[in-house]
Amino acid sequence: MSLVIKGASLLGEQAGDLYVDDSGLLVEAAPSGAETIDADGLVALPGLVDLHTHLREPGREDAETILTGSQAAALGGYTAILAMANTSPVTDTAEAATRVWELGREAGLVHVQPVGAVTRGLGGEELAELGLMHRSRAGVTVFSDDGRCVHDARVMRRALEYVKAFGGVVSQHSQDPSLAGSAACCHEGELSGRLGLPGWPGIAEEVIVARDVMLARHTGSRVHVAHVSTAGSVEVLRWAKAQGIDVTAEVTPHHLLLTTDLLTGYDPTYKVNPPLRPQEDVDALRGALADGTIDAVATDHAPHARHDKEHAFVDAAFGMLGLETALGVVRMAMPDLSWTDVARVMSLTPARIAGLADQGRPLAPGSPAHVVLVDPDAAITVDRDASASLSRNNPWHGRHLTSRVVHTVYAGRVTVRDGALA
Ligand SMILES: NC(=O)N[C@@H](CC(=O)O)C(=O)O
Ligand SMILES: [Zn+2]
Ligand SMILES: [Zn+2]
Repeated sequence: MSLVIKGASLLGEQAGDLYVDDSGLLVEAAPSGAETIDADGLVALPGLVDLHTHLREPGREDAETILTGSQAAALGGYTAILAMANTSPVTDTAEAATRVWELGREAGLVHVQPVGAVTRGLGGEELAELGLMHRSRAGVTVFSDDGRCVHDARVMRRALEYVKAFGGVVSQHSQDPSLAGSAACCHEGELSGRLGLPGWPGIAEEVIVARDVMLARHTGSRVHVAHVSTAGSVEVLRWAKAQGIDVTAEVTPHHLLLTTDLLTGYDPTYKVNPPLRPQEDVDALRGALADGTIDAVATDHAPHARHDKEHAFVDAAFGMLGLETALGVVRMAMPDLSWTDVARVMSLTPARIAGLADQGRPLAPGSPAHVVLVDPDAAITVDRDASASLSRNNPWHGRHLTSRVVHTVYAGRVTVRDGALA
């Protein structure tokens, strides 16, 4: 099926047509017999790439499957997502990684790239089958124990040395467990004291970020900092990048917009790891994303079933949905970002970090046709029940956003048409 995408404004600049041939590539001239998509007034961006998605398959298919997560991703304008390894069983073998990759292909809505665990069973002690996962059909290049921190410095050092051999990267969930243990459930500060909730101080993140950039320097390997949440981590990253250390970092949409004050109602929808922080941190994160200290936006889409989330705040699961709202939230948090910047932080750079050569490519002849078409001005009221996700832990429910995803094209196939799954 070939396509003519008519009159879209490319990266918010001049309007033009995009032509897609039946092999799924962008081409110079209109193919004959093509379907026409009227994109007048819409902004065309390269398909979005999410470095950090939790699908719950295998193990918790009641919360999300690879198919429903792929649907949510397509509706959010994504054409590739990295599926975190903290499933049950954990993605810590070549077989497990290949299975996720295959199920993603079967769903066929976005590229699903498995993230491999750093340690066996996320246990933090023995390295997982890093090399075998890399050499499998899934071609894993990003490794993470996300949900848990690789807290043992010796294990982290060995993981960095190991992945260096094939150009892999370790994505770290930075949380020193001796400073923020399993009871810690919200930002440690004046408010956590008042609410009587055990706090998770920013320093628990910052000491790991600082340690890991030094380990990256020492090993000459590459580290990626997942969901950066504090001004102190930004300072460390800025320093490390100035030294030429091979470090990249991501921030979530929710850490760019929501603050810890939301916790006064004890609503577990706002319970997330790392926790929502005060406004000073949010301001530092926005500045860092704008100036390139933080490289990418990643959703940390973390679906949870009702019976895991609807509990007293201290007992509820950590995490919130993000795939379907990410673009609108980023636009709201950072209205001064140009569309070129949005494409950089949500598509080009994440694709480069993950080593996905086919994704995050310029909208030019020869590139695979991964395209999202956005109505920049359309107003949306988020409804948690109008979601492809199987879960409902949506912190944006009832909020007004703009930048509606109208159409998504994955490898030349329309996956979303007029805001609905095609
Ligand atoms: N972000 C979260 O609050 N939860 C994530 C784990 C994680 O990203 O640390 C999850 O798997 O639910
Ligand atoms: Zn995490
Ligand atoms: Zn996560």
